[in-house]
Amino acid sequence: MSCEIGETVEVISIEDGMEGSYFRAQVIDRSPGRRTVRYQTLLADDGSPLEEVISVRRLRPPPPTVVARFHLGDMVDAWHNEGWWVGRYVRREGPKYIVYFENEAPGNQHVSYPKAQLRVHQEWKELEEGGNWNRLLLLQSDHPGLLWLFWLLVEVSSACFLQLVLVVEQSKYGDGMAWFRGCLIGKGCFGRVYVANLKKPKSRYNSFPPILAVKSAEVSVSSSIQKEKEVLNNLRGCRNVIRCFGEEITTGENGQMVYNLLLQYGSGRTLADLINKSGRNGLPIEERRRSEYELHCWSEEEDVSCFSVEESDTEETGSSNNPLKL
Ligand SMILES: Nc1ncnc2c1ncn2[C@@H]1O[C@H](COP(=O)(O)OP(=O)(O)OP(=O)(O)O)[C@@H](O)[C@H]1O
Repeated sequence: MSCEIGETVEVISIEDGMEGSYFRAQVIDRSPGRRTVRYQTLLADDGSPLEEVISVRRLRPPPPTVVARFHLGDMVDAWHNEGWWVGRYVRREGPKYIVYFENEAPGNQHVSYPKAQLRVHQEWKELEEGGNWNRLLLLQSDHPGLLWLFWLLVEVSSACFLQLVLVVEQSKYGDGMAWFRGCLIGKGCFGRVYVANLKKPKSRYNSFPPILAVKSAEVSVSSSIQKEKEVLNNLRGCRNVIRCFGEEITTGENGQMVYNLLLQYGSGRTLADLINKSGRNGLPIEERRRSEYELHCWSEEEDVSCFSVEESDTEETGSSNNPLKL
């Protein structure tokens, strides 16, 4: 793009902790290969709009507005701290959309946004003559025998040219007998967690819910999640604890054996998320009572000493349909 004086642009940040986010600005001066920009939302220390001289390679035009429904797994831009941050839509909680940020860029891995704060993620491809916007769409199909998930790279601007791109992240660990591996929703110390959808969600022989969370690791390093399965099996029937639907070995793209733990998909958040979100006053009292009861119940049944939970004199509160992942 030419980036003439007066043009509105988006600047990609390279600052620590803000990498990959976009901030809107206006070009106010130019020199070969560089532009001086004035940000629309970022302020300097004295409160005036921040100005910066940057390489033209960090600039792109503002993306065109695209009206579309978001699907689980779609890449989205979320409006956060005065800029646009790239993440993946992984869950819906009522009117809120939960976006997963792989590198915790906005300070947390999972953040919820109203739809108005999200836009379709598009990538700018610089060409000799101008450039093109590429849009990533997630395609889903129930047709067995076909690879279920593809990314469609749609060139939005010019002649609607389509190109299929395989999602490496999803295919890496392979699909199960009855389920397709969907997008990555989190990474822990012992494995990666994916959304999984049933191949035949309407079959009456299904023993799984239509959507699962699958925690996976190569068999050689899966002892911890195998242990987790034992613990979850012992807690079977315990309310508010994520259910385990068993285990399965899949074959990864390089022929590696992958251990998968099939879990109830937690539409709630983790206890850590809940505590972080509660701010300085901590958990609301009802949540605190419920959590104390859950942890207490866990420690009594399993003698899990790593949870140092005080005996709670609170009464058991009503059961929840949104299990917390502890
Ligand atoms: N059953 C589930 N349903 C929905 N999301 C889940 C589920 N299990 C895990 N996740 C998501 O995946 C992330 C990683 O989970 P995982 O259990 O691997 O690690 P962790 O509990 O965050 O940390 P650690 O590795 O220390 O146990 C979680 O933070 C959560 O956001």
